[in-house]
Amino acid sequence: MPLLDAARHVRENAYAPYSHFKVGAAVRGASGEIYAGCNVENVSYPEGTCAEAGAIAAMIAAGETELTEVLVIADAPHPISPCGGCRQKIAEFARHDAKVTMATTRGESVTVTVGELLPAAFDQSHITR
Ligand SMILES: O=c1ccn([C@H]2C[C@H](O)[C@@H](CO)O2)c(=O)[nH]1
Ligand SMILES: [Zn+2]
Repeated sequence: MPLLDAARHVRENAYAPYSHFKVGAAVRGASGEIYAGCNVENVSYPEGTCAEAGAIAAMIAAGETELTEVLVIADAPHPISPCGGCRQKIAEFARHDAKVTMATTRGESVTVTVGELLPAAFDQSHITR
């Protein structure tokens, strides 16, 4: 499973000296290419960034603007769920039916859609006059 492998692998590079909670994320661009990111914390705590944000930034930097799948993984008692800000970031680049898999390093996973994660999202239709 390439998405899972990419997320597991990048998670090892997570910089999480404050929370000690390492997260890895991988997104599949519409081209099929996979982009990975990890959380990057900061001594100024609010400046830390989530793994999902890193993966999306890598996709955009590579010139892709649509993602078809997301996977996020952490060592947690049950699958972690992207934070509210990351849900909005994912929704910017995904269809409502794109799949988001939340996994643990212990082998548990849950898959939902972007629409289920962020129902009634604020989107571009709201700013179109
Ligand atoms: O979906 C998530 C949830 C949390 N974190 C990070 C933020 C912070 O560095 C650490 C603890 O919240 O985990 C992510 O990267 N992705
Ligand atoms: Zn987040």
